[in-house]
Amino acid sequence: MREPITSREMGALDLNCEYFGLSRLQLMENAGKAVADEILKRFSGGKVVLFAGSGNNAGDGFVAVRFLKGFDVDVVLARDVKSELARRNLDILVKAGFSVFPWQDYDFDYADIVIDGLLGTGFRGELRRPYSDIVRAINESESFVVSIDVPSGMNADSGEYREAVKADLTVTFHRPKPGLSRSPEIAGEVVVADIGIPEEFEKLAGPGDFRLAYRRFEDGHKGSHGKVLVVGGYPYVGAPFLAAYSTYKAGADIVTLAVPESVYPQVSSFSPEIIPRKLRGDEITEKNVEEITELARKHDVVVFGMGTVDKGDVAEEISKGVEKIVLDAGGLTATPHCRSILTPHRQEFERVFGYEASEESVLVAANSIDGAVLLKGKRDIVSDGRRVKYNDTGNAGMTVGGTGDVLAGVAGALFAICDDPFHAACAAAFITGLAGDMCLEEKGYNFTALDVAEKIPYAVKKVMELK
Ligand SMILES: NC(=O)C1=CN([C@@H]2O[C@H](COP(=O)(O)OP(=O)(O)OC[C@H]3O[C@@H](n4cnc5c(N)ncnc54)[C@H](O)[C@@H]3O)[C@@H](O)[C@H]2O)[C@H](O)CC1
Ligand SMILES: [K+]
Repeated sequence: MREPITSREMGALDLNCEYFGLSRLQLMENAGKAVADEILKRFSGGKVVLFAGSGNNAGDGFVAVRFLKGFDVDVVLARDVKSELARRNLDILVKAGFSVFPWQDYDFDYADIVIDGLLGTGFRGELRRPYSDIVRAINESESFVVSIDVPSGMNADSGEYREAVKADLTVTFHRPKPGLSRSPEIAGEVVVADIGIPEEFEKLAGPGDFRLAYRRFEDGHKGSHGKVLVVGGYPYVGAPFLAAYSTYKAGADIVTLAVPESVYPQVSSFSPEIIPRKLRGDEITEKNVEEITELARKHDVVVFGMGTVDKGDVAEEISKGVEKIVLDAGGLTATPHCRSILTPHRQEFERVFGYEASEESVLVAANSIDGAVLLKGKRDIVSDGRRVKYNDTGNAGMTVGGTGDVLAGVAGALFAICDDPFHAACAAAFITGLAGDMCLEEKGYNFTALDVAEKIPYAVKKVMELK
């Protein structure tokens, strides 16, 4: 059976499909048809009762019964249908003269087949009435029970349930949900239906990947959206500033920029939002490790290396004393001792890892660290040694100097609030490229790295508003 996929990752894939042109309505149509096909393989007619909830799980059910020609179908609604796609498919049934009943008016006495379209991956918490009454009625019936995606009442990921539909057959979509193999006693026979999502779409970073990593708390207190320490700055000062500035634009609450005292005067005047910190000495050396590690204690993640050359040894020492680190430029030669994201471009990758950059070699390289490698390029390649994703946002205008610093800063901001380096790296690649595409649209090819950083909030807003 195919590799399982969690509800959150399936939701991200759904959003990506929509973004890549394959609508949720098409997916719902394919899902519903797949359920009907499995029923038609087993039955040529009879009494069918569809119990429908309020979301897209119900929507799949409304599609399914449309394909059960010659069956005697009753549609029973547990609650008002909230999902717009499901509502659209219910309206089709009503127009086509299907019998639709609210649960409280329905006298359920017999069905050859029950279709369980109550709850799918949107189930949270406990079953509330009338769902618990309906689940009990289904389980007490002698019907053949077909659950859509997951048996209602079961947590799709953990498989946990208090009370749940006991299905004879579960038709799930694209990939099995992890919970199904954990509670086989209620899943019954599991069929994984293809609903037309191209394999390639699973390997393409999209807005869903950004939303796996990014979140905003309404009642957030200062710092809950990430505290990032950016360290770099000799001999090039602009690079660490750009990284720090981008960290801030990508949503971090607290951004501290630590640079050697030799370049501190320029940095401390750059921008009021960024807290400047002076490191002893003209350039960063092992002597600074202790003060950097000390500073890092007050932050969620360190972004190290921008504007430095060959500081892998220092980065390595720092990584022994921190939780999470993003390594770029002079930090890339380090073997990190903590969870990390490395952001090399092709030449840096080949110098640091010693082999030709490709999907396989990025995967191998990522296997050697506890984290993710983000190989920047026309098509970025991200891997954590197990998973691989490409990112196609961005354009030729992004070869301008400094966009790598912007990406490192954005990766830091996301890694500060998302513990999965792979998700954080995919999100950073996607949103930074999208910001670059917005710059291209507005300014043509002559935009700068600072323009890209300025566009990050707009790209985030665009992605967070996608439905
Ligand atoms: N790519 C895919 O996997 C596809 C999945 N499809 C189907 O969509 C559902 C998920 O739909 P969603 O609208 O997110 O949620 P549900 O339908 O599972 O839940 C509906 C609704 O129920 C409410 N709710 C949550 N918890 C409870 C509770 N404890 N008691 C009562 N009500 C509850 C909440 O408001 C939810 O929004 C997936 O399973 C698939 O069947 C697509 O249709 C096809 C592609
Ligand atoms: K279900």
